[in-house]
Amino acid sequence: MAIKYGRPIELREVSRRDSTAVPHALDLTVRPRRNRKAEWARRMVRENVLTTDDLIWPLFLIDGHNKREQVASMPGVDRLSVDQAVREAERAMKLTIPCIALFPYTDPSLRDEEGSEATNPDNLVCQAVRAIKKEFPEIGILCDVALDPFTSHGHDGLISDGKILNDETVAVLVRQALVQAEAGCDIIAPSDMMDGRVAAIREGLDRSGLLDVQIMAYAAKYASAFYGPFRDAIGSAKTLTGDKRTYQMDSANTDEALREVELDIAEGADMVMVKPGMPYLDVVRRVKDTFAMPTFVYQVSGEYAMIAAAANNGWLDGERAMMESLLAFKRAGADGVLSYFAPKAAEKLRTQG
Ligand SMILES: NCC(=O)CCC(=O)O
Ligand SMILES: [Mg+2]
Repeated sequence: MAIKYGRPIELREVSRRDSTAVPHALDLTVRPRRNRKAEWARRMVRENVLTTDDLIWPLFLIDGHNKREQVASMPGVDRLSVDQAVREAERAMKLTIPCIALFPYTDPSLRDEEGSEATNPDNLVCQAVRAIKKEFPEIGILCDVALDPFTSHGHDGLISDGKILNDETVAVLVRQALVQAEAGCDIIAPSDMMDGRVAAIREGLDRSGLLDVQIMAYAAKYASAFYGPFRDAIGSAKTLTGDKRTYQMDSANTDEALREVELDIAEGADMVMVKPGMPYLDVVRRVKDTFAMPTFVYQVSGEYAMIAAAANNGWLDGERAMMESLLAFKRAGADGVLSYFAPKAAEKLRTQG
């Protein structure tokens, strides 16, 4: 008997009825709707679940005290002074979100060509790491490694004659990773897409005795239009000159994503990431199937903004769209999601119980 999708094909041909108790009933042996007839039945056959363990919550930092500043293009997301970030870390803990990620808005006066503020051991990110770890050592903290929040030109690396320099940038990224790790960061997440940075950072961490600091590599990061609101949030939107296509990936490619991921694993990445999320679910699936590594996905600012804006206009049920978009990542094979929806989704998951 030929089997396809779990049923003998021949069974479909068999006519079982000459008469039926139900008028107009179709002669169907198989009725997939039976398994969807009630919530309890749907729960029994559900293949994928989202839990609060799947969430990483990115927070934006700003200088000052007791300050919260709305990010215009990300309704519901604020830039936070360090004391407020500590409060949100507490909220994350209470919501059982395992990890938060920190991104600084850097005042234009502190930005320069080289992104020097990135390696300042007392920069906003390091201050926040220390403050959060002091009060809540149990929460995981992820720090991004790249120069874009700190450079006057908004690029992730050093620039010369309009070219983003690879090897020179990597040397600076190692120093950036070290100041963050020394401040107490648990996961270093290079998002710069320079070649060879994972190996160099791993070596730098190990040499400093920071053997347990993990690396989550933004391994397949695409040059994407969906980062627009994030650049607003960190203050790079106005300053960015040109685009990032000489270092971030071409959105047409997926084989290349596998090569990038393979390299980062070989260089010592503990976890890998695909970014953005929803437009690249196929890449998430391929990466997970190919490498069976802890695989994360970043639901980026533009994905958040699309759902939030449509919901605010009454065009979408925002909560349902949020949960559906997050579950899609699990279905595609992701082990976790960086999402600005994290606290909202966690609240919903906890009330659902
Ligand atoms: N390196 C972190 C990002 O670039 C985030 C992008 C986004 O949320 O749009
Ligand atoms: Mg790479």
